[in-house]
Amino acid sequence: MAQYARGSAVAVIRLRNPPVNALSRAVLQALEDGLKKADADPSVKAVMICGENGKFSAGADIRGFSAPKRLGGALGPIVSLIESSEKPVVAAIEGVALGGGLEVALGCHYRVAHVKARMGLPEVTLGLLPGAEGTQRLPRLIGVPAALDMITTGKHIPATEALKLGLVDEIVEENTIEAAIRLANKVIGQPLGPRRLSLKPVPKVPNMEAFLDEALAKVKRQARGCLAPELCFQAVRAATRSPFAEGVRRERELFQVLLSSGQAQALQYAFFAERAVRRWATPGGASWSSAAPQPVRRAAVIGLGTMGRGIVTSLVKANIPLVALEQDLENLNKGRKAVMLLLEREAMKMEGGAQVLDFHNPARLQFTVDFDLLRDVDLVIEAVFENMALKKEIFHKLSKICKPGALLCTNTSALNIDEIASATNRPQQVIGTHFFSPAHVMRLLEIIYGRHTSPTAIATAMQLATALKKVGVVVGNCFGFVGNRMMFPYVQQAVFLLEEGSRPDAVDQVLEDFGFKIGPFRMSDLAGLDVGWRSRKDQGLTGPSLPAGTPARQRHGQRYSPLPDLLCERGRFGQKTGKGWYLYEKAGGRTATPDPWLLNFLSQYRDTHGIRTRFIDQEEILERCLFSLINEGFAILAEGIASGPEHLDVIYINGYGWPKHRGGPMFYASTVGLPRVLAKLQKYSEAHPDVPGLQPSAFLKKLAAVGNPPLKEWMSYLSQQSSKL
Ligand SMILES: CCCCCCCCCCCCC[C@H](O)CC(=O)SCCNC(=O)CCNC(=O)[C@H](O)C(C)(C)COP(=O)(O)OP(=O)(O)OC[C@H]1O[C@@H](n2cnc3c(N)ncnc32)[C@H](O)[C@@H]1OP(=O)(O)O
Repeated sequence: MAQYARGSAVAVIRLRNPPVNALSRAVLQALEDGLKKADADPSVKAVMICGENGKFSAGADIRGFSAPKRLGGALGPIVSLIESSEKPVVAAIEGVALGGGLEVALGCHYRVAHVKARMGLPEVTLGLLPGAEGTQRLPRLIGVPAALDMITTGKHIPATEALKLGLVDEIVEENTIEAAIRLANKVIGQPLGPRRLSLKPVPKVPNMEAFLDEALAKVKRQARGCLAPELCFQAVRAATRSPFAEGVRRERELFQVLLSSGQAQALQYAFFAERAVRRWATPGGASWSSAAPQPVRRAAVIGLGTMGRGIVTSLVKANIPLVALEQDLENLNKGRKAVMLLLEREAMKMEGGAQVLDFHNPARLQFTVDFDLLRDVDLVIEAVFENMALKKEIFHKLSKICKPGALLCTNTSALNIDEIASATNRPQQVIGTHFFSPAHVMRLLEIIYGRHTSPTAIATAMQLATALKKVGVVVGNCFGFVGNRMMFPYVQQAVFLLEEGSRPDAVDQVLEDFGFKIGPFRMSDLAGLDVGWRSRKDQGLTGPSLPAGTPARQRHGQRYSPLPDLLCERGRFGQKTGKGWYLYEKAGGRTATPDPWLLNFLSQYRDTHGIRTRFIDQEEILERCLFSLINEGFAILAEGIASGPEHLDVIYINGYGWPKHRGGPMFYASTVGLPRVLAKLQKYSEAHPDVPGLQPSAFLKKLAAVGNPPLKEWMSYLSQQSSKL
């Protein structure tokens, strides 16, 4: 709703729809009623629009876009109504003015913002464009380059930047409402024509067409198959070519195209999924609603390899004082240097620079080789080498040294949390915090509870994720947890496809065309092939512990490809050694080119093993890789390792480069249709009966059999029918 009140000469309209004053039908109706009331009241000389609870508005009610009676075109005409008012209208922007909220403010004749307010048109991140005339007003106010940047990226800008761009007329540190009323009183009687953005020309840019061509090329490059950025661009370009009314018509057409695209649905699903996973629960009954986190006043990180350095950087950025520990001085100095470099780079990117991060202060960041300094920390994150014996040794030491309440986290990417916890005297305080590389950049934090992990420990790890500005996703304990467990069959299929006749670049291209940031082979080269090799050796799948006489392409009766092991045996670890699945310009190089040596090697390998090379089309590549990953997802859900498909999707979008406009693997499966996913898996598993990853999971079969229910209902079938699975 919106509340109308009349003070002296200034009427106040307050948008009210907690928690973020989203513009629902009711709010829009009340806003329109308020404007008409003010217009009709001769004692009202000006109007001020603000939002309840220190927030202007987060824009259109996103849930309304999928409601049976859509929000429709109601907002644009209301913005026009504001602008055409004969009485000056001032927006008082506190908190956020986003999307439709900012479009309302653009309809106002003046804008006053609190210094801490943020503004933006983030519709593009929801697969949409600003559909209430924002693509036409913003370029007229701040110019085409700045408007294009804001609209095609969806970024939020602080009030200080908004002032520089001319987006707001004034920023205040104290009471925004009072300042806006003061301004409203001051401008009563002044001509409004120059304040109506729809009447202004779009400021000229020298060589506009060349500028637009370049901007379009950049937008396309960054979109990776997502439609919205390009349509946002087209709407802004319309502002440069057509009068206001025509531009608005074009904006509406383009909005309609996006609204009915599957991509908008996927992105809006992803928005709510990210928020849904904050409300974590475990099968044992622990949940976000009852568990309270412990404060983390001081933390420690053990191990300053690639992961440890990123984690330290992340903690410093979150302003958490910490101790960084290495096993010896040589590694400590190497680690310290690398961390300092990362922090300096991060400081450059931040407003306020190094002073804000304060990483030169030993009270906030201390480097040591002395375990004793971990005595009084509240939380430790172990980030050493992926080796169970080493991790157990460290956790045993920690449980002796750390104070009783300290939370002990392990940054393992696959190992058993319970086994690590068994080395301590406090398994209830042991938890997995799986960061993704680079840890100071990637948003995902996979949080793994073990059999004994306490609800307080889970709540504390979730609170840590928020403090680090990451998305925490709580999952159960199994080999590879959720993300890597689903990744194994995907990568396995990619390698099998090579055995059968494909090439690394062909497989990568198909998955990159689908929208992945990088395909599986480029990804393996980046991560380092030696990581998986070590793990396979530990599992006895390859290396000296492999029993003599084991068939080269079989393990435990299942198909196995020794190709990655063979590459490692030849020192091909990926980017770090300059060669892996691809060739690089040098060790540590980043430009992957297909390697004739590898193609020859593959062909010899096929000859050795009597494999008939066949042409594999794009459809088979895509389906075998994606459907095997999705199939594992269904198995994970059936085992209760994750409490819903949203968890898997949030993990894949934020940790594995899954294209967000496809909503995550489980959402994607729901759009393909579960019966189709099932039929394809059945077809491929018949062709490859020795590959368990292709055998459809019982849960997928169940859901397909009950008529392909919507994703929201999947878990209810599990609880009703689990005994029959
Ligand atoms: C019939 C067809 C006709 C076609 C004709 C064409 C013309 C159509 C004209 C249409 C008009 C278009 C108008 C406009 O251009 C479109 C929009 O405005 S889209 C919305 C744009 N806004 C956003 O993207 C902002 C989204 N929100 C955020 O970024 C953040 O929530 C926040 C505001 C920065 C706050 O962050 P936090 O403090 O961290 O809080 P949360 O994120 O947890 O949010 C709290 C709570 O609020 C819910 N929520 C947030 N924003 C919205 C919203 N816009 N609508 C609905 N709900 C919202 C959020 O989900 C949380 O709730 P929970 O999920 O936890 O229950």
